[in-house]
Amino acid sequence: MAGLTIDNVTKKFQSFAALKNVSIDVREGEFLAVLGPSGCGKTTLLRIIAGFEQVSQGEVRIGGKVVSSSNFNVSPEKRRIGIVFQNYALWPHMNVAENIGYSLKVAKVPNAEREQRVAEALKLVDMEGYGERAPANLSGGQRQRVALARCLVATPELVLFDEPLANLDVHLRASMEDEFADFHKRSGTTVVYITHDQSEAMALADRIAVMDHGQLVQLDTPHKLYHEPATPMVASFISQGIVLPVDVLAAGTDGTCAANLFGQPLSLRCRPGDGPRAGALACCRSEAVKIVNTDAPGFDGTITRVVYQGGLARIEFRPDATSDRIVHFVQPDPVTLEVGQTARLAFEGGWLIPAQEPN
Ligand SMILES: Nc1ncnc2c1ncn2[C@@H]1O[C@H](COP(=O)(O)OP(=O)(O)OP(=O)(O)O)[C@@H](O)[C@H]1O
Repeated sequence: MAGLTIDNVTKKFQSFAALKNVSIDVREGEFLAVLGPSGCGKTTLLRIIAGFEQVSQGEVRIGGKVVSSSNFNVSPEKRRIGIVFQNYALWPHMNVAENIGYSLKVAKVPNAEREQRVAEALKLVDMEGYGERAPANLSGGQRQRVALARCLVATPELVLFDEPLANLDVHLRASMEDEFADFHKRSGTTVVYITHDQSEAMALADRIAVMDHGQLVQLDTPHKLYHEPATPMVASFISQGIVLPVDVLAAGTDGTCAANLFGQPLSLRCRPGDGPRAGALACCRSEAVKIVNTDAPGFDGTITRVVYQGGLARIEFRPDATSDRIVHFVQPDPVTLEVGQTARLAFEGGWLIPAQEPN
């Protein structure tokens, strides 16, 4: 097991920079998720860590040793990295134990040691007793676990997961999330987990690196990303935060500031030192929305959409003060709100998104 350092890495394909000055330190034994929308550079980063691509600038270090720089690249097979792909191709003509032990056989590891290591890997993924089974007689989740065992048998220093749950149905995804979390607890392996699914990243990772357009936009714990997004992109990407314009009137000394949101006076949490400014942005959460009487502080608008989701409805509301922002919240059963109805809403709090530094 080893830590991983991505040090100021840029990757260019001709003149196009797929990664721009990305720096991430993954601690030994840490579970790090790399999260971002399609095209943000996740796969490029994974391919660089694995050794399939070389960096254009910067350095990648595994366990303190340089494995990639602009003039040096350790090949994938020499990196002791395990990879679990989305398409967990197992060899159909080999049973589970043979699939897992294949790389050891190729490396001429003696039979007794091979059997022992295969048994240990099966135990690590909770599949003891399945060694004789053919892959065709396994469920999708079990096949994915065999693929994981096959990568673990080589005792990698680092395990990379490339969207491993993307092909599985919703129920299986949830149970595999638990499996991966258990596996990580049992093995203590350093994990880098690539995904575009934020709930998967939140459920599994110690920290999440959020990427956008080839740049690292925030690297934080799931809790911090949710409560203190650093940019409007992170705010709206993580749990569909509602990003709204605010004027910051005064900064307090207690990590809050007084703001005005569509005419509603509102106290926002903020970074220390974040000062008064017009045209700022706040991230508000749907849980903090309440419907208030028309004589209470708040802002007026119209309900534009009601989507019943069983036990509750997702309500979309357009404030009168804006034509391009939607506020969404949930009304539990009995759902009484209707499209076209006017209402006054108020937020109970929110987070002031820090002023963006120019690139
Ligand atoms: N070999 C290549 N040559 C040119 N451009 C590339 C190459 N590989 C990736 N890119 C570009 O780099 C950008 C990042 O691609 P990448 O595959 O890393 O994104 P991603 O976040 O993994 O996306 P997805 O979630 O859709 O897989 C994209 O604009 C892509 O077109």
